[in-house]
Amino acid sequence: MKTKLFYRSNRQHLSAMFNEIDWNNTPKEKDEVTVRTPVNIAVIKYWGKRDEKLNLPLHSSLSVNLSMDSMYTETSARKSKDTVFCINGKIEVPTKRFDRLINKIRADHPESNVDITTHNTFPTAAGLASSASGYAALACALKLLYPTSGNVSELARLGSGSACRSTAGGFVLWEKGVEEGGKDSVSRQLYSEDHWPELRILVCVVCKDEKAVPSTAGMQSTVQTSSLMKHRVLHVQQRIEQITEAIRLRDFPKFGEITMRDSNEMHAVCLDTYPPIAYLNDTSHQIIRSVHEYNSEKGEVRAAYTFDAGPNAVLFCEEKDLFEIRDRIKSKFCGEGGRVSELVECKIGCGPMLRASS
Ligand SMILES: Nc1ncnc2c1ncn2[C@@H]1O[C@H](COP(=O)(O)OP(=O)(O)OP(=O)(O)O)[C@@H](O)[C@H]1O
Ligand SMILES: C[C@@](O)(CCOP(=O)(O)OP(=O)(O)O)CC(=O)O
Repeated sequence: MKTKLFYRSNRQHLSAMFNEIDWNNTPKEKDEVTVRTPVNIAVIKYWGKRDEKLNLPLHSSLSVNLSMDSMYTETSARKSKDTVFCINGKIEVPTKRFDRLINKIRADHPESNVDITTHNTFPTAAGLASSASGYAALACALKLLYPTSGNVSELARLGSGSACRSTAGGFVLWEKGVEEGGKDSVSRQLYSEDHWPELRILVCVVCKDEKAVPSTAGMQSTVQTSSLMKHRVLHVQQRIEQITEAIRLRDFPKFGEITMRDSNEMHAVCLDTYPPIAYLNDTSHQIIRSVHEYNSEKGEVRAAYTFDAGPNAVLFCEEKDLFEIRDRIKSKFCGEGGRVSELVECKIGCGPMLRASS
């Protein structure tokens, strides 16, 4: 079992080579760029769309970025005669989602073509938010090569809804918006990555396989068939307000409880879908039990879990409890025949970065 441990802040780590992109100070048009974008993990999940072409959600969601010490997407793009897309070392036919982004750029720059090379430093399409960091990187790169009006998060959202949350740093809110065209369905930073320096994230990789039901298809089926989803839509906004306050106060027990409740609800809604969608496996359920056992021993919430559309657990805690929690996960789930193959430890991370030489 590989255990990756990083303690340096990603800003210090990357500052020699990369600078955070300041979209307020419109960057100059470039011919070639390399960007790095973070993975974001939702603590209030996005699950369900009101518009499938524009990826407009039924409700708002809230996420944190992981520091880019070990998990991130790196995308290099340059203006070229033809459009070429190379992902994780393989040239691929651009997907419909990719076309949505490039077509949006071509509305302002009709002749634009790009040669793109991208890779993720972690498993792709395995419920670890590769589409989020991947499309955020693509949107940033395209916008730097071909400046357009509009928000970068709007462009990223066309690729994958959750990608819009990887275009800002720290704690990020994606507001659902009400406009038909989605102009107001954009993300914004609530608090920077420096707001809660003690917060730690432990990604427990349970399975690196591509998931059987992609998020897009899963949420489509949920919206069509789940009655529990109707209930979820009614109270998510209140939960967002409560967790925003918990983040403002750096109140871990409250933050952790809301995070776990929201993950549980999203997966309950998936099971209420017909036919049901089960993203969690036995190991996921054992990790859930282990976190609740730990919290009841401590008499308060000191660890929290959340799961995207897959069995991989993402745990939150504060620095003071990290060693104990990590040791517990290691002794129960890692080692010979262990069910957690990798542990990746992160802090809260900043937003997209641009290679200094670009
Ligand atoms: N670096 C990248 N650049 C462009 N597109 C990417 C990149 N990485 C992943 N993608 C796209 O995202 C798809 C995977 O999205 P999917 O939602 O199925 O998985 P995930 O994002 O890993 O999981 P989840 O959203 O549940 O956390 C890939 O098949 C690919 O089309
Ligand atoms: C479970 C989730 O990770 C679902 C993410 O869904 P996607 O953003 O991948 O879906 P599309 O918009 O169809 O591309 C929860 C979340 O990140 O909020």
